[in-house]
Amino acid sequence: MSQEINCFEIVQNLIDDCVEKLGLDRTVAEILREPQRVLSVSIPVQMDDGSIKVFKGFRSQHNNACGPCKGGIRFHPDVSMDEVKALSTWMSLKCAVVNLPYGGGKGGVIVNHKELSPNELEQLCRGYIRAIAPVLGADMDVPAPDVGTNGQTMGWMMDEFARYRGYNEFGVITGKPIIVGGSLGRVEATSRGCVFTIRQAAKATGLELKDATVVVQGFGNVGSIAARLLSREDGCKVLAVSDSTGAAYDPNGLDIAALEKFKLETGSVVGFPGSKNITTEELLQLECDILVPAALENQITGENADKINAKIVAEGANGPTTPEADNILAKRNILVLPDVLANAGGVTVSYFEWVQNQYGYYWTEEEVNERLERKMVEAFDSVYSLYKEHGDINMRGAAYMVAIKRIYEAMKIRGWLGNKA
Ligand SMILES: NC(=O)C1=CN([C@@H]2O[C@H](COP(=O)(O)OP(=O)(O)OC[C@H]3O[C@@H](n4cnc5c(N)ncnc54)[C@H](O)[C@@H]3O)[C@@H](O)[C@H]2O)C=CC1
Ligand SMILES: O=C(O)CCC(=O)C(=O)O
Repeated sequence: MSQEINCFEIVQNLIDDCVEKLGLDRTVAEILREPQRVLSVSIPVQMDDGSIKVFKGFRSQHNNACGPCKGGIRFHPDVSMDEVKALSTWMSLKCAVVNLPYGGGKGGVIVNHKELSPNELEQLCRGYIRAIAPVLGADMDVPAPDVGTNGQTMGWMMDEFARYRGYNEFGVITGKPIIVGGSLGRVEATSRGCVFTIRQAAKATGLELKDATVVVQGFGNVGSIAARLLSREDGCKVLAVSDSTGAAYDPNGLDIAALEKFKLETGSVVGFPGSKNITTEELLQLECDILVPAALENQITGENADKINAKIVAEGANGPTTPEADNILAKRNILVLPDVLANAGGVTVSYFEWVQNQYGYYWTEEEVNERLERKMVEAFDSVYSLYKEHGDINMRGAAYMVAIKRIYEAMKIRGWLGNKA
């Protein structure tokens, strides 16, 4: 995360503005500005050479007025306590936008997971879960994957929690492999949800998706599958994608299936046969219909927002656009589908996974995707209609209003606001 742009302060300021716009008592903002609990842990791991390395990790539980805290675990060298606090705040808002019975949580470990052996990575996952186990549980706080974590890491974490409890509690973690209680459709869910919001936005703005041009920043779980679905199911032309090593560009459209295979084999999108190498900054400035930032925070800023050449920006990532950039994009009539809406498909199918775990009965992929579509369309419509009705707010402002109103109502009915708010 950039030193100058602190995403926790950004989300705190947005909450202040929204609470004021909604005409709610300042107490509501005071509560939502800070997580309810933040745990800071140190995790000693025995490395393969016998030495002990101590990693630092966090778990932030932002607000549980609407239900158990929910949100992913990030393994990345730039993780910080403020980043995790911001990400957990976004989770509370996101769960409320899609109307899930959850609050927000998020965890992170400061680590470059690519430098660990499989054994070291497993020990780190297990050590992290042991450290935060006292505040986890299917009815308390339910982690899931985020940047640098995946089904395998969730499998180890779920297993470590089962050892801590003494029995299997599958609902404590989502994003698990199918054989140990995962849900069909979860791997694709964040991207599929993002595609559902893009389809709604395209309908609302009269954009034809067939042959629409797409640029994706971040060719990881969210970005690569969004590129795959948009090209395969909607007939879009994906012009360029990037990852942390560089970018690949083809004005005639990239073959996404072949690129996924290439990335799997080489670990990078750079050098994909037939593509041109461009810088990641050039990628963001390409002319296209839809730009999907699906990497990290603070990518579209006051520095480059006037060079963004897209009609729609669909935030697969959390926090990719700064407030300064948001204002510039709004003035240029670029429609931003905010993170708390556009990437809410992941947590929605995590919710479905948790429901299936509680039930002990599992749905088909079609059932999962149909339910996901209903949720995403409903959420898009409620945010878009508020955005249109107000006229003086952007889609992010509208999404925050939908979310904060719901969390406020839960806090009020629970008596957290006394009788004045
Ligand atoms: N995995 C999930 O279910 C969800 C993820 N998200 C968000 O989506 C974003 C991506 O997450 P995942 O795909 O899960 O992570 P991932 O670890 O699978 O992929 C991240 C990708 O971004 C690339 N990247 C990193 N820095 C970059 C840069 N400066 N320029 C271009 N590419 C860069 C990496 O090389 C990698 O390909 C994050 O903001 C995450 O919080 C949001 C909702 C759910
Ligand atoms: O699936 C989940 O529970 C949370 C996914 C997540 O971390 C996110 O939406 O940012």
